[in-house]
Amino acid sequence: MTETDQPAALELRGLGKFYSLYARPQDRLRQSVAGGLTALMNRLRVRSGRPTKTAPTFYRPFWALRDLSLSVARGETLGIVGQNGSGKSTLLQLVAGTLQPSEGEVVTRGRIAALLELGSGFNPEFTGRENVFMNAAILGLERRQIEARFEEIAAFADIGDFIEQPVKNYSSGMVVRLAFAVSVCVDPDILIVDEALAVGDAAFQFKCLQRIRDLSERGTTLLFVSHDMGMVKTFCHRAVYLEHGRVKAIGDPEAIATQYFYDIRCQQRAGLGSGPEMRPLAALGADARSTAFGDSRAEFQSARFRRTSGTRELFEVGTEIEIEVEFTLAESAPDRIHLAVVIQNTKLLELCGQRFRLHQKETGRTVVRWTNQLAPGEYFVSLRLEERVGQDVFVPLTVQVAALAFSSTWDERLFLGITDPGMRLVNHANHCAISAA
Ligand SMILES: Nc1ncnc2c1ncn2[C@@H]1O[C@H](COP(=O)(O)OP(=O)(O)OP(=O)(O)O)[C@@H](O)[C@H]1O
Repeated sequence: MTETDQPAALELRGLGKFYSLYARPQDRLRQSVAGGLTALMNRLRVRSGRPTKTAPTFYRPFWALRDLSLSVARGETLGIVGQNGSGKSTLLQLVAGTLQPSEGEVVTRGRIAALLELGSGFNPEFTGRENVFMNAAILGLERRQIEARFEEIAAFADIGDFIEQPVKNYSSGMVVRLAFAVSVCVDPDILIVDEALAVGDAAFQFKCLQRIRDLSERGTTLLFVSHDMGMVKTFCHRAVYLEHGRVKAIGDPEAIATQYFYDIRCQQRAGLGSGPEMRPLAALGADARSTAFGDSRAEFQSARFRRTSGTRELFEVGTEIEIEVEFTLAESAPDRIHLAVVIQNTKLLELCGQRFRLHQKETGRTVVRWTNQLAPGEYFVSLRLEERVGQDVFVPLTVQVAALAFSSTWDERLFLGITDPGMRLVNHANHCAISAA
């Protein structure tokens, strides 16, 4: 889906947004005076052949977003995640064109509609109908096209006769409904969706999500900001994780959501006074979905299936799987370390797994064995080294997502669902006799 011959719908090249932060209001004035004077002096210096000087600065430079290079395919849904202040809205505004970049460029192909600050483009004195025509024209539709779509837009907004009233008489919910309807009914090529989706009543939200899903299926490229990892995993093909204005990770939404979740857990812990930050590491797996991250105290060195020493294998249902895992632990690593072995499906959804308490003698290399009872299909094995900090609380030190991959095969499948529960008939003859009696 992402790799097509078509040019990308969106390309970001070395994108950055810079702000000058002034400690006091008067510093802004001092800066503009100093800048003007220096420019004037420099002109005189150039004329007299002397070297130019830079103006003194009275501000603290701050990059809200920096070094962002990314290309998004037609029809792709890209999730943008990150903690407060990480640069998500800045990125959306740069793509929407409501902010100008300080460096780099944004290249978009097609019509862009943004669900940002919904309704801010409306003129309160105009009626809903007039605003629909004005906004749709701004989005690039001709009058004939707007006339053809007006009924659809009005029906989607579902605000009844208010469509003929000035927008200043609308409730805030009505404004959002109408703005949303315009944005999604003009068939945008790129749709930018902020958490604005959490607007309106439940029925309207459902309708919006349905519409966004339809647009995505029809080839609209979606940029989707959310703090809700469930939404990101459900909706997005890929996710970018921003931190302090820079890309921290980019890849499979499930892996990014896991990393984001772990970072938050680590920060919560750091708030209690310990735990270094997680950082991306080299992924061991051969699959494109493999990602790895961890802190400096533990790292996986290798992971392989013992039978072939490979990272990808085929096992019949009922046969033994044995994996060998090597890792290093720093002096500073905590004592209560567990190895978690997790089996995931191709969407990286966790199906089953187990934690093992590692004792000192097992550090460095360990072998885990189990019987394959999974239905025929493709699976991944992900690995984590975790510190146990409470009865049910485990904090990851290092994670290898999709380090190993295997196919489960069996031509005579009798069990149902994803795993063989090992059900057996007991006293078969007696049961028949009882029920027959
Ligand atoms: N006009 C501005 N002047 C100075 N700093 C700004 C300005 N606008 C945004 N910033 C800063 O840029 C950084 C990124 O802001 P942005 O709104 O993009 O973050 P965000 O990831 O969308 O956050 P949130 O999840 O809270 O919405 C923040 O530190 C913010 O304070």
